[in-house]
Amino acid sequence: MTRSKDKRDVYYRKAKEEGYRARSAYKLLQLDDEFQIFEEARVVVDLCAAPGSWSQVASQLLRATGEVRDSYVIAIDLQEIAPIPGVRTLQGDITQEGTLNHVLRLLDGRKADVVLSDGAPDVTGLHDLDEYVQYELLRAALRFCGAVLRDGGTFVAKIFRGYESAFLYAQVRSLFREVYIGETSFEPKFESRKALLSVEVSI
Ligand SMILES: C[S@@+](CC[C@H](N)C(=O)[O-])C[C@H]1O[C@@H](n2cnc3c(N)ncnc32)[C@H](O)[C@@H]1O
Repeated sequence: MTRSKDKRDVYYRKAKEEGYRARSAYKLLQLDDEFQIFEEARVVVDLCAAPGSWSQVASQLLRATGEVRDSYVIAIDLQEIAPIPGVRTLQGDITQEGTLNHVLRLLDGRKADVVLSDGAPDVTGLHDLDEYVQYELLRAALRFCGAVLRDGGTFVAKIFRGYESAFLYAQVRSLFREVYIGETSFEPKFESRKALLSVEVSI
């Protein structure tokens, strides 16, 4: 067994024991430890959220630090998401305008402090197609940021390293004041918002 498989198994077991729906919960917890993403946050929009471990983490951290009455997560996915306390779930395709409009209605004039996007396409094995879909998911997430993320808010996204990576970074960097990729930090850009990109190895 490889070391990385070993590590995945450890997090898989830990997630089961601690009641998280996926081991990716720990990725978000680690990012929050480093960047205090949810400090003073009230509203979180979690894109591509099923089965819901990022929403579980977000909801717990909002409840731990915020005014519970005012705090909530809106979680969207193509697949149905089983109920999570403090989370409003929505089944929809984030690339569709109607889904964004639905989220805007749920927000009812409020802005999100944090937008999370852990989208992953159903991998077909056709590399170019997979990368294209991945790219479309990030573009859709950026559209959400433009419409719902407050000034000064934070965007957290998973992206896969591939042909389009450099272009994706460039797009994100042109929209956010600070962009962190893995452990790398770039110079501030013209917007006041912050983006954290968690880069995964190839699709
Ligand atoms: C890695 S999983 C997300 C895991 C989640 N963050 C968690 O912690 O439980 C990727 C998700 O992206 C969703 N997805 C892919 N394309 C989508 C789209 N166009 N609209 C909404 N969700 C999408 C998939 O249905 C899948 O549930």
